[in-house]
Amino acid sequence: MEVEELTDIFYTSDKKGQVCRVKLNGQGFTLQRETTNNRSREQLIGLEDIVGSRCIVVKKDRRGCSMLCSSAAQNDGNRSDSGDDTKKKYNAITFQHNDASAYLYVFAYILNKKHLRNIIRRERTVLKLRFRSFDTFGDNMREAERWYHTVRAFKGRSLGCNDIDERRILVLLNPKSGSGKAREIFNRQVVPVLNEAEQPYDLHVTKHANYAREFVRVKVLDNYSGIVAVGGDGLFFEILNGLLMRADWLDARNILLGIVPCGSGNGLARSIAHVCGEPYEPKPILGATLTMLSGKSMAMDVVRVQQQNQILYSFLSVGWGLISDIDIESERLRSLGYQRFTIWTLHRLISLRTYRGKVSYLPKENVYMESDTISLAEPLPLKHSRSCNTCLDTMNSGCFQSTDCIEASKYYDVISLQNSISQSLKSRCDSWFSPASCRSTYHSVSESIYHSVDGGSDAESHLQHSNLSVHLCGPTGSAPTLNEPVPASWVVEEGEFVMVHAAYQTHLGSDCFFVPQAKFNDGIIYVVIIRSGISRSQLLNFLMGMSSGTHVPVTNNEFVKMVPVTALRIEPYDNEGILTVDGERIEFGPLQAELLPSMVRVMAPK
Ligand SMILES: Nc1ncnc2c1ncn2[C@@H]1O[C@H](COP(=O)(O)OP(=O)(O)OP(=O)(O)O)[C@@H](O)[C@H]1O
Repeated sequence: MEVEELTDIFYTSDKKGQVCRVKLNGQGFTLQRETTNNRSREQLIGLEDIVGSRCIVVKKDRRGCSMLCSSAAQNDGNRSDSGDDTKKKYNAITFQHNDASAYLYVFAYILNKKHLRNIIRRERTVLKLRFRSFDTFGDNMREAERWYHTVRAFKGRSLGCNDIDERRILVLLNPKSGSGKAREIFNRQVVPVLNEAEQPYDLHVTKHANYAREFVRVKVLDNYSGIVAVGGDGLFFEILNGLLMRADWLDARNILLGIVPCGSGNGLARSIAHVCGEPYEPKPILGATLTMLSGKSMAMDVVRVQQQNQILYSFLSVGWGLISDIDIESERLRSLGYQRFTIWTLHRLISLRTYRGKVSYLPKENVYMESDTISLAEPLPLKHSRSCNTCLDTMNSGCFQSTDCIEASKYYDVISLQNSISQSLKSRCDSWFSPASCRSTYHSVSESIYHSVDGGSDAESHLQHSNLSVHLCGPTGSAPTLNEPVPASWVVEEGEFVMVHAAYQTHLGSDCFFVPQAKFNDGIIYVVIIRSGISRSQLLNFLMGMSSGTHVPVTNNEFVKMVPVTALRIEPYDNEGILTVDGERIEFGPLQAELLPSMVRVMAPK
């Protein structure tokens, strides 16, 4: 059914009391203001920048101070309500006032360019519409609700459905990520925006390493539109592995995955923003939260990593040598945040190590290194894998279902807008667009659910005692197994290496622009090989160039090269060293990595 465009006349709150024609359609809100010389000025608040809207009523508290309360418009089917009925609906929030006006607040995050420093970022903007054409509050509120529902309908249409997806988002938060502020960041910066968008979510705080992986592996996911990691790449890695190790991974892989970057590296969040042309700094959390709400997604390649005793699924990188050493050994400086990498890089440059071994790879045919000539990969026909170890098969794989499964109850949010409200009242409430609103902040109370599983519960002990290295299910590729020799089509290099680092995203960390040409589903693993013999000054240049993406020479040379491949095998000759997958240390020994094109979907900005 067509959604009807709405238009109405409003008066601005400034002294001039200008007339403003407001139009709401599939484009968003068009604000047409008449200027003094009989010309009109038009401004568009684009639908894609709007996260949500709210019908608001003014109430007087017991001390007689004016306040605004909000209530999500409930049911458009009640349009024949009398004014009294409507008042009853708002009695639930101790409604008592003499003003018959109703308000619609529209929350948008608009791209803004700071001219001085040329920084582009999104700014919060609240469009406030006061409805007072009717004598009764009920009628005015019904009109505000009509606009509210129309905003939702247009937003739904823009995503190809009738209304906004009301399914919940499953949020997993690692309180130990980065410098340990994930919980605070989520409450202060993410929750207010989720509330504006009326996005329901269930929050689960991880209790220990591997918690998220097992949680996602067994959780009933039917009621969720997406899973979001509030943490670092390590937490996302756990979620990805939990998802692809599910018995129903073939369906589960379609759930959207997202990340709110609270870790110390944050390569994935930075790569998503980069590839989609969204600003990242200075507000990475806001950008990631808006990405959670956009309803957009893109396919992402996954790399299947095979070792003697385990299969892992990777989205970022596989590394051996210098960068992995820096990543893992600098853990002891974790409290310094991103600075830990810089300090340890200098340390490792001074005490440079080399590693002996063999690197084999299957070159990707016909790939030019120019980003815009890369064609996207065809997805592989998918096969199930099932491991021989059935230890986890005997567990009650639905252990979270009984203790922890959340009903998709109707979300009804109560939000206190006191700060922004007092600002709005200062500028009179019939403002339609106030620059001051860009600065308003508020705390909100959400009915979204916070969970942490009680210690000692079945689910908890199950998580702690399960053998998490066991691989049950998941996609396989077409490369030979690690025990078989590599085929003749593979290139084999043997010798002494400073580093072998394979990556498939643009950024390994927020400040590490490792593969400028990478795309999320280009079907390519980019392997950077640095051979022993490179001078320290060349290596310093390489490491310093990583922040701008200029570290790899345009043409491969004797010591440094980047090769696009679809599969890779690393066989160290020594018994000791550091191997990482997505920045997490794994068991040291031979490994094989194979690209699985477009295996999962990640949330993308608008
Ligand atoms: N509650 C927890 N206590 C301790 N460790 C945890 C907990 N939850 C998750 N972990 C582990 O912490 C490790 C690091 O987490 P995460 O990736 O979120 O942060 P980070 O390492 O600071 O960020 P990045 O990976 O971007 O550098 C992961 O390997 C994860 O398994």
